[in-house]
Amino acid sequence: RDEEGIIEEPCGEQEVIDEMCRIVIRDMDQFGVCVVDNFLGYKRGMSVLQEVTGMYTKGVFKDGQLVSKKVKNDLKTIRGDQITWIDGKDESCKNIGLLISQVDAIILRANKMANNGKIGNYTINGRTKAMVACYPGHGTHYVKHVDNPNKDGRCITAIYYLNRDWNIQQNGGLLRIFPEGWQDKVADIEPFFDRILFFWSDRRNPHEVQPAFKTRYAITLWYFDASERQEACRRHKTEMEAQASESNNIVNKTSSGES
Ligand SMILES: Cn1c(O)c(C(=O)NCC(=O)O)c(=O)c2ccccc21
Ligand SMILES: [Mn+2]
Repeated sequence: RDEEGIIEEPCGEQEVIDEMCRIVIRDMDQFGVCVVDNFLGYKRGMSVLQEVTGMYTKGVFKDGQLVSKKVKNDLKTIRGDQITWIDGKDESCKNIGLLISQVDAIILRANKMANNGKIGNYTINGRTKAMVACYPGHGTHYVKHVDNPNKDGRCITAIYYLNRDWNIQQNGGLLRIFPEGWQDKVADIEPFFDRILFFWSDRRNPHEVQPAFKTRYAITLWYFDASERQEACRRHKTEMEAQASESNNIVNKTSSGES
């Protein structure tokens, strides 16, 4: 709809993608955060949700991280978020695969459309697998954190939410981002069905998942910046070599009986 509310001629797939890319580029440059609703549409969104709930009932998810919680005066450990990693290639997750390729299309197109072919001055050349996360409810949450605090190469976090009829007041599970430079303002994102969220993965966007009281599903992809990733891998390799030679020295010392 344009200003007069006149429904414009429905446009093709490519125009929709281009329009979405312009929004992502504009919001990421302006806010470092971007929310797009109705990303896949109801039908395809539901097929992704069905695959995820199918995996969950099959017990594919690893036991969530241990979160200790003070209940009365004894320490109760509950299982927090549960995750599993999907590459979306096998038949059982073909709809998750479709979601992944749709997000790839937006990110890579936005990468090209942005000024001098870089979104946020990054050159995106890869991504992680998809992390499918489930918060089982009963107060499970995720503490405030930065996804990539130490330049591991991840530059954009993309989170696709799958939670139908989600009511923040009753169900909690709000994602609160504390964008750097926004002073004391925060970005509160409800994890609504078929909503996708993009934000810079580094220290610009500390965020937390507030306690959820209903099962809460999300699928996260992290996109790599070519040079930061390359540098991180080089650093990791050097660290591994240093450790290896260190342990060799220890082994040689002990085997040759040196103190
Ligand atoms: C389960 N889960 C997460 O939910 C978030 C996260 O920031 N989620 C934001 C959200 O779901 O809105 C994470 O960043 C995260 C990082 C490593 C392992 C698990 C993780
Ligand atoms: Mn996070």
